[in-house]
Amino acid sequence: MERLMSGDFDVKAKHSSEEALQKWRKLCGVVKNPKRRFRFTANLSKRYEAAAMRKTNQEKLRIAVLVSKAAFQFIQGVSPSDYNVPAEVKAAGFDICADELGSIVEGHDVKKLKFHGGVTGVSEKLCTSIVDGLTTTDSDLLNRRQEIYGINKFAESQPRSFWIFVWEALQDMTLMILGVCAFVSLIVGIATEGWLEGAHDGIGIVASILLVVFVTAISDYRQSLQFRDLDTEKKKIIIQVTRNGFRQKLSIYDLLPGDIVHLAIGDQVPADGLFVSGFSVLIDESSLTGESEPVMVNSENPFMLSGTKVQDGSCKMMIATVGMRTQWGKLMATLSEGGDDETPLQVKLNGVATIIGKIGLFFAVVTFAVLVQGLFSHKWQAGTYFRWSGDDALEILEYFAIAVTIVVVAVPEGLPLAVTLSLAFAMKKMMNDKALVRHLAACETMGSATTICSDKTGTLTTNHMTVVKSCICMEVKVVDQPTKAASLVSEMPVSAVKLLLQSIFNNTGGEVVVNEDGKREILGTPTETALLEFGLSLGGDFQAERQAVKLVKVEPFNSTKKRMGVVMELHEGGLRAHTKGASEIVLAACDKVINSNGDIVPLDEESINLLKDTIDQFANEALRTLCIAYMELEGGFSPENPMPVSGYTCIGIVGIKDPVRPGVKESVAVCRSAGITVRMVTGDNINTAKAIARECGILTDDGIAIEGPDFREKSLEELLQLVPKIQVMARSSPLDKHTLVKHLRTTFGEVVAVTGDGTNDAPALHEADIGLAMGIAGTEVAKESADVIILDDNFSTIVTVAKWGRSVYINIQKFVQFQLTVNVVALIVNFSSACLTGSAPLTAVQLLWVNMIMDTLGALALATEPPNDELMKRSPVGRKGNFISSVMWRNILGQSLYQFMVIWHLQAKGKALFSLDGPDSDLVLNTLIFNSFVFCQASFSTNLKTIKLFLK
Ligand SMILES: Nc1ncnc2c1ncn2[C@@H]1O[C@H](COP(=O)(O)OP(=O)(O)OP(=O)(O)O)[C@@H](O)[C@H]1O
Ligand SMILES: [Ca+2]
Repeated sequence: MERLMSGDFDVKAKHSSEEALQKWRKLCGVVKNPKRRFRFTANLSKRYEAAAMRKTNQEKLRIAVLVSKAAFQFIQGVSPSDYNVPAEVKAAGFDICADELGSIVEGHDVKKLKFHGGVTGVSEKLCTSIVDGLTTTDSDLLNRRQEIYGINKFAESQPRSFWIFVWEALQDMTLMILGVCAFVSLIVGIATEGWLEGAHDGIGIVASILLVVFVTAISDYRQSLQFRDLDTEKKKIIIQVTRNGFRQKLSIYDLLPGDIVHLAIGDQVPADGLFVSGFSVLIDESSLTGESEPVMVNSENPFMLSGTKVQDGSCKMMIATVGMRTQWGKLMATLSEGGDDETPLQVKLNGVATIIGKIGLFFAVVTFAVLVQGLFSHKWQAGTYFRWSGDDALEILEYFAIAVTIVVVAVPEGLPLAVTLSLAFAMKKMMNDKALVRHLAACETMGSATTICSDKTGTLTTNHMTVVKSCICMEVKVVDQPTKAASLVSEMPVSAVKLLLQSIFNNTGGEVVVNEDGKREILGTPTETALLEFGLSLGGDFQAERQAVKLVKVEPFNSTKKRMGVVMELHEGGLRAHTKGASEIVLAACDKVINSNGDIVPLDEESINLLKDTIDQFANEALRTLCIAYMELEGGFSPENPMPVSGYTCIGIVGIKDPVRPGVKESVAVCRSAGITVRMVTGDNINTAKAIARECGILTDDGIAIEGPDFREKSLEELLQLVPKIQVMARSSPLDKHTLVKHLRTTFGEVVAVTGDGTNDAPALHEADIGLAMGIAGTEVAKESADVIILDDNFSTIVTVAKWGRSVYINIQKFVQFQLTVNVVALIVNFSSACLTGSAPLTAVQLLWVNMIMDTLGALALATEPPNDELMKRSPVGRKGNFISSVMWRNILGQSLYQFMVIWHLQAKGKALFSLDGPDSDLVLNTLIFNSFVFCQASFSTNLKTIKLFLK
């Protein structure tokens, strides 16, 4: 069975090819009600449409770039374009219309841009300022802006009404056949036995059809609403903008043309716009065009398209066109039908349903033949072979109905539905537990996870960083309070303080701003804010430091380089470079150091050792260390060149504290008892990582901690030995993480969950069986590669996800047992008694009832059981575990046998047992049998709720 279940379908939990999905659907297409089965799955034709759109986008863009390049050559002679501002735009107070803006950005039209006075010119025509952003005090202007240019939302398909779901539920082959049966039975019944007396059966069937239809429709409808909610939740993105001169956070839906947006590595460009200022911006346009080569964006090529991603660098952008006017908007509208790929369990259970359906069909035909044959032989004996009455016709109709109902009951239509139901239920509950599921399949995969590769920063730690120790000018100081920081300044040489503050405030990706309430606010990553805070407590002034110099180049931080740097032009003349980053790396680039007298001395053996010891000492106290250095650029510097990589003078080292989150230790222990190995993969220093890992209980005495560069050097044989024991990997590059995950998955057959926040975690998240991205610290790129978003960035939430995953898996297993048992019993009882006695104890209406109870209510009851703590006390299923375990087979067969015996006994001996006789005895007995059948199922299903599915 297990083999049959997996079938030839190549549908995986993640990244199934479109062909595989298509092929699978074709295979299942011949089964009952394909339409209903694929209700909540992805609309493949829309996907093809979107892929085609990407292709045309790519072509369009290529041509636009070529044309604008050609135009660029003749730019001197800009012919005055014949652009006329439409009257209504003019009346609203603007000087450029949305179509013109669209043609500039989408067409990469340098000529037109030049004609409108460049980015500054366009900003004036849009009544905005590239420094202060939009002014929102004038609400009238804001409204007009919306009217003229639209809002940044995409057209969504209309929510489907309840009646559509009713209509869909009605399109069930078997229900339709039964409907016809009911109709005929009503007509024949009323014709032969008169109204009411003869209408019994017909009305009964109609009522149960209606009930089935409504229960299904209600449950489908509620599910569709829930998927919709989750969909909107998925799309909620907050971005930083400058409005009224203040930097603030805003939902991308509220963006308007003219807004100044701040973008950093990992962000998604929220609308079409023009580059204002920034450094080393690389844009990945693949989501829009399918083109994988990143594009450099700068003042020469200032066009930024909605939906593309910032791969490197940071910049300010002015929004030009929004929402449905952008290509991205059109693409999104195509894909807005949503839907998810089939999950492996759905595929498996669809396979089961198909097989059993065929068996059921066979039995149904045989049963019908046997029953009809019985009638014939009966008539033969009675000698009424050639006389046919309405009653006989009714009889045959009844047989036919029984045959149809056997098919209805035999096809475990509820199985794939139960999976969807159970997953959707878990999804909703997980949302309450702060985990947003992006792909349904993740819920079920998470249940079998055997390894979690966790980030350190932000996941295991709180991500609230403060500088607590420093070693400036070779002197170690504790600076965990502002007063201590202030005294540090008085003890330090003046020149060193000056350099330090200049470095902290200029060589940063963060910013100190005053918000609209007049309060000081520090923006940036936690590491940056910690440093800025430190700078402020030393008495520094952000704005003053910023104005004192002019930045000529910024190389923003990324996890591969693990450092950042700036080159600045000093007011007094001369160029200076500042760098900061992972201490070992930056220290290795230094050959001088500032000593305690403020003199610059060569970095000799002794001072190197002293600094290295300091780094180790800080790291062993679980502090994140950062080295700060600078260098005078006497030979000049051209912004096109990369920053120098050596010859720096070390200013000092800071130790940043990032405490472990409360509850992490307990969660790690839970994982351990659940057979899930937790490994830490971090970009931080190995000693810091080890110290934190020990604190969380991840690193044990027999575990290994390794640095990324070492890991990379290992041969394949060494890795085979090493990988299972690795508990901490420090100073890892994004590729190391990817390699580790790949080995764990392929070589060791583990089911791996990976957490990540950065852009560079994307490959590992993609490779993992379940990618978990951080909701708060995570970048858009990481979130998009993930299957689940951990909204509170907390490791404990990951454990909750695992728990829910297990509960989904077990609930579905229980439901499968239940349904298979009911199917087997219903099938055998009807078939055997039809063969042996020539009549069926369970009538069509009764079978329909049972079917409804099984399919809908049974699924609701069993598939929505919440998890308990017991779940986390046994080992995970892993990759190899059979879905239908041997214990389950035992349960199914045992139960079927028992139920069959009970019913058979009633059938054979029932009349004697309950001393039934008289004209109604058959009817009473059948009712008895039916009720026993139902009670058997009911008690079995309650049993299942507590039953153990695994042998210890
Ligand atoms: N803004 C920054 N500027 C300069 N250096 C930084 C900055 N942020 C972090 N670093 C340095 O880079 C190192 C690694 O950072 P990276 O982003 O790779 O790891 P992380 O994501 O912070 O850690 P984890 O992988 O555990 O989440 C840090 O240990 C720190 O020394
Ligand atoms: Ca990270």
